[in-house]
Amino acid sequence: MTALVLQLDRLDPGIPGRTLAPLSLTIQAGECWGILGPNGAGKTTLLHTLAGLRSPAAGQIRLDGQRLSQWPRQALAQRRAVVFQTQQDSFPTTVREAVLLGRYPWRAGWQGETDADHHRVDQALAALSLTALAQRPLEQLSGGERQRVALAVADALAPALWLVDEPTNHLDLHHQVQVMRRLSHHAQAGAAVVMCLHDVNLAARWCDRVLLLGTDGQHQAGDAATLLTEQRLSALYGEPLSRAWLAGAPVFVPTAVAGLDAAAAPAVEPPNA
Ligand SMILES: Nc1ncnc2c1ncn2[C@@H]1O[C@H](COP(=O)(O)OP(=O)(O)OP(=O)(O)O)[C@@H](O)[C@H]1O
Repeated sequence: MTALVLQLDRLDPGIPGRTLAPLSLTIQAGECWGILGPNGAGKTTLLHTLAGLRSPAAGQIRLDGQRLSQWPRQALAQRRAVVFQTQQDSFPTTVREAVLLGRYPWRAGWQGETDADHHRVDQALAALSLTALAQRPLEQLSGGERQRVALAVADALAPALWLVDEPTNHLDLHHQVQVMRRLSHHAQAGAAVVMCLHDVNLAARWCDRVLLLGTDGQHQAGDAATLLTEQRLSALYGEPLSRAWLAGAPVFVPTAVAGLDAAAAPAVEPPNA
């Protein structure tokens, strides 16, 4: 697999109701990007534009030097995976059959599945703790299980570029860590991972690059350790945040939740006081 480069050149994805300041950046193999911003900032719109699912309002996107719109469909389907924020089941199938569909872009003509396809599916199921659920009908799964299946479909594809909208949607804490570890593993193995995240602490722990998107159309992109500060994130979300350090990593908590804005917080007795 050749190293991937996704170039955004003065891009305006066309977020309804606003114009994004021209966005130019390069996403490279091995990088793990988090797109952060308030509800409605345009994270999903941008992600779908980077996937080639919609045309930008202005600017260009190049994948490995070629305009995204000029990529042959099958080659693009092999190179990048998109995991949507919500999952829709279009026909009844089992977990295993659904994950096997992730291999579909690699098949030539009417060729059936190969041993290599089944091996990748087994790996993807195991990586997302789905082996025991492999024969279960998709429609019987919980929200978190269904989310893990969507990630396993992409995992089975083995894409060079991951575009993931809220990977930890519906997931409990254990599975949030499992999924972030898996995505980070893929980045370390040479894929480029781009994900929309609401949890700034997951971004701080697992992403080496971030794109901060404001509702005013402004943005900042770059090194996560540099950009993830109390001041920037408080301004981005319009909510004062406080930063603590745990084992050398920053942890952000709304100041109100941390109880540090005593003047603004209502007087509430702690339980069992
Ligand atoms: N089909 C649509 N028609 C009109 N407006 C839309 C459509 N889809 C999205 N929007 C609007 O575009 C803006 C950006 O939406 P988008 O889903 O990209 O934001 P987001 O940052 O991903 O939000 P969230 O954090 O809530 O998922 C929002 O104001 C939204 O209301």
